[in-house]
Amino acid sequence: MGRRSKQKQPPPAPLFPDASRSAPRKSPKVVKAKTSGAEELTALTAPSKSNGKRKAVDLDPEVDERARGKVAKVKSGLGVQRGAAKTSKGKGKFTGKEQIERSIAFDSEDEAGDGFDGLSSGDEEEALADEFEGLDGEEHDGKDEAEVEGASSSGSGVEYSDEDASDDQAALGLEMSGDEEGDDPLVGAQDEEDESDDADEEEGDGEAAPLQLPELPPKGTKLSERQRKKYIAEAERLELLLKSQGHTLDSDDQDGEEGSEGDEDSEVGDENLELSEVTEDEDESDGSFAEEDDEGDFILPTLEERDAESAKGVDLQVVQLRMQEVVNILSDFKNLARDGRSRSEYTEQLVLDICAYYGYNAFLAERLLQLFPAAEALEFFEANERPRPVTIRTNTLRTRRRDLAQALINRGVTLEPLGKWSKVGLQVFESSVPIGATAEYLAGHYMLQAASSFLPCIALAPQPGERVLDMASAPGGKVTYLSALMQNTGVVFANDSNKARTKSLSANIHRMGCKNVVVCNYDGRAFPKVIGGFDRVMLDSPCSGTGVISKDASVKTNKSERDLQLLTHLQKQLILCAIDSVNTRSATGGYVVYSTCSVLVDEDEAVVDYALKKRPNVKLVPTGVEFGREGFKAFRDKRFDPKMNLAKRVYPHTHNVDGFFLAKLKVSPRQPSQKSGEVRMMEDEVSASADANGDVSMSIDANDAGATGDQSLFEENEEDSEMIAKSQRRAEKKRGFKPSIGKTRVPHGVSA
Ligand SMILES: C[S@@+](CC[C@H](N)C(=O)[O-])C[C@H]1O[C@@H](n2cnc3c(N)ncnc32)[C@H](O)[C@@H]1O
Repeated sequence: MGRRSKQKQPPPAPLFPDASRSAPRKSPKVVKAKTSGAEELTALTAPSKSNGKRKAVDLDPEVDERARGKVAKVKSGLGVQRGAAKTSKGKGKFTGKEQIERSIAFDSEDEAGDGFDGLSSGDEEEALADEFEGLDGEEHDGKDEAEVEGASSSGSGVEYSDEDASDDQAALGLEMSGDEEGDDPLVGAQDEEDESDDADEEEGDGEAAPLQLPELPPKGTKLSERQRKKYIAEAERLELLLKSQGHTLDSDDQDGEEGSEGDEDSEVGDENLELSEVTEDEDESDGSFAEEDDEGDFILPTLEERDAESAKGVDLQVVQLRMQEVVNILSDFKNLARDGRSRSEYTEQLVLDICAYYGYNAFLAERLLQLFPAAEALEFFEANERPRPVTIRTNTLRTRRRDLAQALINRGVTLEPLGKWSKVGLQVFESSVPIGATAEYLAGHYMLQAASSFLPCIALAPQPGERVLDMASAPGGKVTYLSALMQNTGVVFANDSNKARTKSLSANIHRMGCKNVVVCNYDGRAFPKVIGGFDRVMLDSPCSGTGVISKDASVKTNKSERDLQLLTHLQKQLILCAIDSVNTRSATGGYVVYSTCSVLVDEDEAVVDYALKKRPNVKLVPTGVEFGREGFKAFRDKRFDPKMNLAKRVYPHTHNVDGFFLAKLKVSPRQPSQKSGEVRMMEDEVSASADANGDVSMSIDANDAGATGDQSLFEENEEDSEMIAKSQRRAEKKRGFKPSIGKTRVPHGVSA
């Protein structure tokens, strides 16, 4: 793990609007969060400058101190980026009156919910005690926010779990209209901030502003060829911008307004840059490995230099500088790269530096880097160094958001609604009480739950009275939300293969007053054999957790390529089982939501695409979540389903939420012609997975599967049976079992 990752964990920044960008930034040094389009209206947002007195709640007092040190350090360096991470600098609290007014103002439209049921009834007390036991020291292999728990009586912990909301999707206010942004105190606040920034830039109220080069060095400063090109490129960009807005250029600023490139080069250079004689100065190599040649151009370290650097010990400031140089070059490779150097050489150096600076293993650093333009990737890595804001979900089975907000405000909590997109979410900025141990928490009035974790439940949109399966549900953040959305009607099967984790799952279900939930402990791949025919299925899949690195830094180093392969294999099996557990003739549903708290394409689009190919009766449909980025339709050499854009991705650096992926699938009845190839696939999948994962003894008898009417994906013909039997034997043999003939071994966790 790199030094940086060991160093500090700064305080959570407020939720921030998406800094969506259509193109990579020219430079990572100046990054300003901009919002655009629908995302601007709906993204999670930060407090305005005007009320920037809040500080996102941090339950660890040490964190604050460390954070200040870090901010100072970053400021003193070149500041890799700060756009998406801008935090309110001021501190302080609202007065009680202000807080109350705010809480009342934001929530008058809140969904009906079931009202306040009072504190937990006597028979829930035991469950509450169990729950706390379960929450302490909870393992979180899935790395979902719902799993990162720490609620304790000391109050220093925050449990991240899932969310609920009541009512249907419409009641959740998912349809955002363009004029809504002003209504939301958070959205509006951020927009104001951005607008004022824009206004600064465009000052002059329509009058032609003189062409100004940004941040020019003092006259006489020596500029390298690369720097000169950069300034010229920037000047050209500004010129084009001004012209496109109908401005004419001042002749003082530039002779020959439409001059050739060459002209501009020299004119801008003469006028503003005053290239001076090269002088001997501190640019000279000091052995710091962020070297420049005698023209000041950055040069990549040689192998020997890298070795020497490793031997000497990494200087983080040097590494940071070098990352910025490389990112800069990669963002305008044609103009800025040195002759003879390839893009991959720069990328390779960047990967090494990311590993050294942030503490990732090379495999993961490279995979994550591939997701974004280089400058944006650094923003992502930076965002992973900061905690996400604390958010809670109102349990509408027990209370209303406005009442909850009021109660918490009375306890000294500073909070605000999460945003228009959720009627049950609250963002906690400051709290003088442990937010995971208030009376309201104990009484199940809310769940500590990361904002991203709301999304799959909103997407699944279960209806009252339906049969729903949550295939991997512990510790229950999402399943308790589903239960509330269904207003405690119908039935929700809350499954998890990890028996230990079902303890906290049950405890949360009791605490939240969910009476329509059945807890079960099967390997998800045992569905639909165990039970099928669901109106909707949620698969919040076990994953690598690359979206929640800020909560679990061990993810940076604990996943190898092989681990990822095994994981994606499991995910592919699970998604097929989820699909096959759906009642394709459901009158009200027929949906699967697949989600992960990983941002890796292999665990996200690739898994969904695989399922779509294997199940021709399934198609992608809109998630109903209006913000976030679209899923990748293509990624590197891979081409995915043309509708993959309907899937959603959110990132820490764009929305200040955990990285998350979700896709919604509609499962239709299969045509007879679609049945054949599936049997073989399914059988192979199940056997192979048992090999790959080792922890599950899984072998499904084709004759038993498909016990749920049209879920009969295991229907087979003679040829299939033969193949299945063979494969079963092969798998068992590999696992050291004596191959059984025609016998089904019961999966782990499945009661025979
Ligand atoms: C991302 S977490 C689920 C979080 C949960 N949905 C929530 O909101 O609280 C993934 C879960 O999958 C479970 N899991 C792992 N492998 C599984 C399998 N083969 N079948 C079912 N559950 C599995 C893990 O025990 C873990 O609890």
